[in-house]
Amino acid sequence: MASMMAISAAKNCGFPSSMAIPRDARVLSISGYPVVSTTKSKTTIVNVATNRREATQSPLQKEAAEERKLVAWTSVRQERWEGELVVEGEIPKWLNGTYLRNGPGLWHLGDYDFRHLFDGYATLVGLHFDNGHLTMAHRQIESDAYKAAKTSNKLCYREFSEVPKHDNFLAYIGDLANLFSGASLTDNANTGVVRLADGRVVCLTETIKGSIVIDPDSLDTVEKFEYSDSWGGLIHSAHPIVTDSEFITLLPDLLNPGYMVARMDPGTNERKVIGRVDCRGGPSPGWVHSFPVTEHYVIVPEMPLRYCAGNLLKAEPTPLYKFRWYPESKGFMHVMCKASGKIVASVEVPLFVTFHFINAYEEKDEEGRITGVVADCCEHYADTTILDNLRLQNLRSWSGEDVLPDARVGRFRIPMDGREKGELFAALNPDEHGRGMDMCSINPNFLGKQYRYAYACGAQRPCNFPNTLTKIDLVEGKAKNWYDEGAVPSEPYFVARPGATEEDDGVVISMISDKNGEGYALILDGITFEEIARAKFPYGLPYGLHGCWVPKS
Ligand SMILES: CC(=O)/C=C/C=C(C)/C=C/C1=C(C)CCCC1(C)C
Ligand SMILES: CC(/C=C/C=O)=C\C=C\C=O
Ligand SMILES: [Fe+2]
Repeated sequence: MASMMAISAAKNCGFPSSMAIPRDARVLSISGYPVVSTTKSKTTIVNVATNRREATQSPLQKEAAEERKLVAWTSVRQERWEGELVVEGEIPKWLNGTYLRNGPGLWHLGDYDFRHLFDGYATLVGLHFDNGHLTMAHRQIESDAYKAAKTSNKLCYREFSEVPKHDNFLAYIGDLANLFSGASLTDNANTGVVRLADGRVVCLTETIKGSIVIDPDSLDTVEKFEYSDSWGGLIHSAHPIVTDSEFITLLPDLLNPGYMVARMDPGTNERKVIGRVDCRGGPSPGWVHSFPVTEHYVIVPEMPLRYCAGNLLKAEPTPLYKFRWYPESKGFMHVMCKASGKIVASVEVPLFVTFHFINAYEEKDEEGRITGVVADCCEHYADTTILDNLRLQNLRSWSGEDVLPDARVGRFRIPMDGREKGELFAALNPDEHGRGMDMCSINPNFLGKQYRYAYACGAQRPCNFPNTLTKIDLVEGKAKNWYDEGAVPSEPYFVARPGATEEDDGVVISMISDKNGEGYALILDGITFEEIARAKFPYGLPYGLHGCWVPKS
């Protein structure tokens, strides 16, 4: 199994929420409740499934779910929509461009409900800012996995937790072969979206084949992003580092446990290897959803939550999905020089669980010599429970109990003086952000540099999911929280004001699913963290994960 996964090491607001169904609407077979979509070019009805989960709910849970109209965890009701939004407040005139947000927004096929948040078919949302005006559009990404599901009304590719069902043993064997070749893996690019330095916009997930170029203006799916090199491999970090000068990606090597770090120059599709680091623990590499960089180094985390061949082969999801917790294998942080590919430090660190690194930077002594690296992440106290919390049933059936596991700004301090161990501690009192914390962004101009502010989702408890927007001040050790009771905000995304000299001079954009089943775009001032504008969507949208900013050209 490892060999098949191995990389070759050598080798509209104001829109009525009851929009009428146009006469020429087209029914799709993918889904159960009738919904409609109208754009200049196309109109679609989608039937969305009845929810099997109801059968497993207690009367109390059912009541709570019925009372709650939140649509964050409900499939997007239309395939696409676009229109201008009515803005309350004032959008700064300097904010010109498009905020794109990607995420898994369609979680069922016919009457079959997907189980995990990460399984959903990708829904792309665009907020086009133009001189104080705001237009919103959303549409599904036309991945092969999504198109095949629409055509056949069944799951055809392996998603995060879902595996296609087999009619017979032969079909099962065939699917295993397809797993080895990567053919059965999904290309459902539902995790993030990045703008490359050459202007191309790519939606991503953890499978390499799930890299899809989209048009940021129309949100059309353009083509697959095909790498022209011969590195192969099936999986990579969902969060490459993308700046105006670099694209750095991390490929776990499951055959020969380790990670390959590669760079791709703007205008090319060719990854060139920077270096490789061998794992120090475990039978397999740790899950690398994201990784940080400093000015000179790439930091490779080796998390004790590791890819697991056995779980990959299972038809039914395991408690940790394709992963396994190996506390005895320990956790490590490796520091690779960007220029030489050499490992300049590799230290054991306390056990940790993280999806998202926030930032990293180099620490220097009085003579300017680099003495170590600081790497910050949203850390879940080495507790893998968060993965289970993100099951749709858990998200949908919240009974009011405080079930969100604690998380903190986990700060790694990695010495570069030969010491063998690194530290991990909370960079600020977790009570500042309600002990919940994930989905972070920073001022991109501070990537890899010493920084002061991070923006993330925190918690106002009780809750089952991060429900605040939080501005974190790592110097003062303080956080400021935005909260709308019963609402779920998506990742706060910072856009710097052109010409700004202060780190927090800009705006923070988020999309909110509120308790009435509605939704809106929210713009907060980066410095005061007060609301400066909001714009209601025609209907609430499902939760989304990560976004990017495409400046107006
Ligand atoms: C949405 C998100 O954050 C993560 C999505 C991760 C996915 C789709 C992972 C898929 C995988 C497979 C389909 C098989 C191989 C392992 C793994 C990369 C977890
Ligand atoms: C939404 C999430 C974690 C929330 C925990 O508090 C993680 C998303 C991971 C993928 O992008
Ligand atoms: Fe992520």
